[in-house]
Amino acid sequence: MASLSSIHCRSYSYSSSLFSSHSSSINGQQFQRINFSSSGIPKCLSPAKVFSKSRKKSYPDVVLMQDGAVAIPVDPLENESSFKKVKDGLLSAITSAEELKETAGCDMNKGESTVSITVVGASGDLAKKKIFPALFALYYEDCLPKHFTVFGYARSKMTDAELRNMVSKTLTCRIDKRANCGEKMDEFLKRCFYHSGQYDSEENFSELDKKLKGHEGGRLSNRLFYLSIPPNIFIDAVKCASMSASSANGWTRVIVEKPFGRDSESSAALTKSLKQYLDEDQIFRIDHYLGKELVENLSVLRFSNLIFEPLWSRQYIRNVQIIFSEDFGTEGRGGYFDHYGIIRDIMQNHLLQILALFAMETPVSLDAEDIRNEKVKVLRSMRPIRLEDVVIGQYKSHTKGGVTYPAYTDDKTVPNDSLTPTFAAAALFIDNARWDGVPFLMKAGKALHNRRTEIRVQFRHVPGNLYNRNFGTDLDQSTNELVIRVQPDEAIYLKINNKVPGLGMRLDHSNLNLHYAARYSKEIPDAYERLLLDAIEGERRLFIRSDELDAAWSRFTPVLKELEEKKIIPEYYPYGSRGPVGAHYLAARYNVRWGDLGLDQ
Ligand SMILES: NC(=O)C1=CN([C@@H]2O[C@H](COP(=O)(O)OP(=O)(O)OC[C@H]3O[C@@H](n4cnc5c(N)ncnc54)[C@H](OP(=O)(O)O)[C@@H]3O)[C@@H](O)[C@H]2O)C=CC1
Ligand SMILES: O=C1O[C@H](COP(=O)(O)O)[C@@H](O)[C@H](O)[C@H]1O
Repeated sequence: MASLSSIHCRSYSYSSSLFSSHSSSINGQQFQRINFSSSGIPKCLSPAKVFSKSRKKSYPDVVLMQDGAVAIPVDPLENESSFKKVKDGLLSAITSAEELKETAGCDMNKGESTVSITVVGASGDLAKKKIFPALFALYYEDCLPKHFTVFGYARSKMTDAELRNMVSKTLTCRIDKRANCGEKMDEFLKRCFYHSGQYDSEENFSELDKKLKGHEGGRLSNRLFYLSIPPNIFIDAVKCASMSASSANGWTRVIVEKPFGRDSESSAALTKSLKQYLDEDQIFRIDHYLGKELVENLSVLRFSNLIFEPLWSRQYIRNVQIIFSEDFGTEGRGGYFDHYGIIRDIMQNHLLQILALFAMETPVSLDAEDIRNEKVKVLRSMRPIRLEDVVIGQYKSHTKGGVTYPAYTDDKTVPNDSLTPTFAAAALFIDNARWDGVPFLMKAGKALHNRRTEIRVQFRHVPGNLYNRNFGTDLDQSTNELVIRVQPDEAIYLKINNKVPGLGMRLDHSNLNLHYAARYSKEIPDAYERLLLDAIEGERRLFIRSDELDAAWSRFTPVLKELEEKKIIPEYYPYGSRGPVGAHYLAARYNVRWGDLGLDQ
C-alpha cells in the first residue's frame, strides 16, 4: 500500500513515481502504459487483478497487459481526467476490503504492506538535521504509507524515549501548514524506535530484524535502510543489514550517502563490494541536490517551454556557470572534509549532476532509465578536466567588525599544513554537437561572502545590435542572462534589455522574474523529503546509477590526482570574501565574466 498514500501526496502522478509509465501505441491509439510492479503493492493485490475481475466493466477501455500492467487510452485533451478515473477506481477497489478479499483472495494482514525505515547512524548530524525532519514532513503531508515504522540504529546507547526526545528537537512544522502540527509530531514520534548495535555485527542486526518483524505484524514487509554513517563502515553495515535484517517477503532497499569513494578506483571498489550484498536496483545512491526543487524543475523548464529548447545550444549560449557558495567554513566537519576537499565534496557530484541535467538531450520518456541514459551520455562526452583549467583556494583567518573568523587549518581535526582546497573553480567542456566550444564554468567554495547556489546561462550578444551605442563596447552589457537560483529564495529570472520609460532612448537591464515566494504560497519541500519518498516508491530517477558514477569520477580523477601529486598550493582567501582572484583569470581565459558579480547579487 506504500504508494497509495502518494496518490494524493503527488497529485500529478503521471510523471511521478507511483507507477512507472510510458506511452505506447496499440492499433494507432495512444495508450499510457502503467506498470504497477515498483509500487510496493503486493502481488495478491495486483491492480491488474482488481481491474480484471471487478472493474473491467466500469473501465471497458482499459487494456490489461499480459505482464500485469494496465494501459489507459490517452486522449490528448483529457490526460488528467482519464488518469483520474483510473486512479479513483484503483483507490476505491483497493481500499474496499470486501471486494479486495473476493478479488485477490488475500488475508487482510498479508494483503497490507508495511514499510520499515531504519536510519543507520541515527545519532549523527545528518540523521538529526535532515532525515528525521524529512520523514516527519512526509508523515505530516500524509505521504507515508498507512503502516510504517522508523527505527534508529547506532552504537550509542539510547532508549526509544531518548531517541524520540532527540528527534523531537529537530522537527518543525511547515510554515504554510501549522494545523494540528503538535499532535502530528506526537503521532509520528510514537512510530519511532531505537536499537543500539554495532555496524559490523550480524547478531545486532538480527536483533533489529526481530524488532522489525514485531512491528510488521505479519504483513508484507518492505525495508529501507538509510546509511547515514561515515563511508568506511558502509560495507559492514550493508553486509549485516542484507544478511540479517533484509525483508523475507517484500523489497529491501539501501540509501547510500556520499561520498561514493574518492576517485575512480575507490568508487569502483565500493560499488563492487556493495554488489556482493545488493543488486543495483536495491542501491539508492543519494545526491540531495537532485531533490532540490529548482534542479527538479530544470527539465520542466527546458522541455515544456518551446522558447528555451531552441536556444539551448552553442548557437545561442556563450557560457554556462554553475556556482555554489557557502558563508560558513567546515567547522565541525574538518576531519571528513580534509580527506575529500571541495572538488569531491561539491563539484564531482552536486554541480556535475546539475550540469548533466542541464546539458542532456531530450530523454525518450521521464522514466528513470531514460533520463539516466541521457545524463551518462553527457558525462561521457565531457573532456577530462585539465590542471590548467582548475583554480583552487583555501580560506584563511579574517577579522571583521571585531569578530575573528578561523582559518581552515585552525580546525583541530585538520593538519596545519593541509593543502586541501575549500574553494575551486574549473572550466569544463562537452565535446558533442550541441555544446562544442561552450565553456561550462563551475565555482564552489566554503567560507565565502554569501550562501547561494545558482545556474547562470549567458547568451551570445545580438548580432549587428542596433543599440550598440547604448551599451558601448562592453558585450556583457548587452548579454541576456538566464539565472536559475537554486537556493536560497528560489527564483528563475531572465535578464533582458529594456527601454527606460521616457522621451529619450536609454536602455537598461531588467529582470523577468519568477520569484517562488511571490508566486507560490506553498513551502518548498526539503530535498530529502522528495528523495526519501522516491526511495520508498522505488523511483530511481533522482538517484545515481553506477555507470553514471563511473563516468563522473573518470572526468575528475586525473586532475584530482595531479593536484595531489604535484602538491599544488591553494590560493589563500580571507574568510567571508569572494574567493581567490585566480577564478577571474580562469574565466577571462574563456572570455567569461562571472555572473555573480553583478548588481542582482
Ligand atoms: N552531515 C551532513 O550535512 C552531510 C553528511 N553526508 C554524509 O552522510 C553520512 C553521515 O553524515 P554525518 O551524520 O555527518 O556523520 P557523523 O559523523 O555524525 O556519523 C553518524 C554516526 O555514525 C557513527 N560513527 C561516526 N564515526 C564513526 C566511526 N569512525 N566508526 C563507527 N561509527 C561511527 C556515530 O554513531 P554512533 O557512535 O552512535 O554509532 C555517528 O553518530 C556520511 O557519509 C556523510 O559523508 C552527506 C551530506 C551532508
Ligand atoms: O553534500 C554536501 O552538501 C552541503 C550543502 O548542502 P545544502 O543543501 O545545504 O546546500 C555541504 O555543506 C556539505 O559540505 C556537503 O557535504
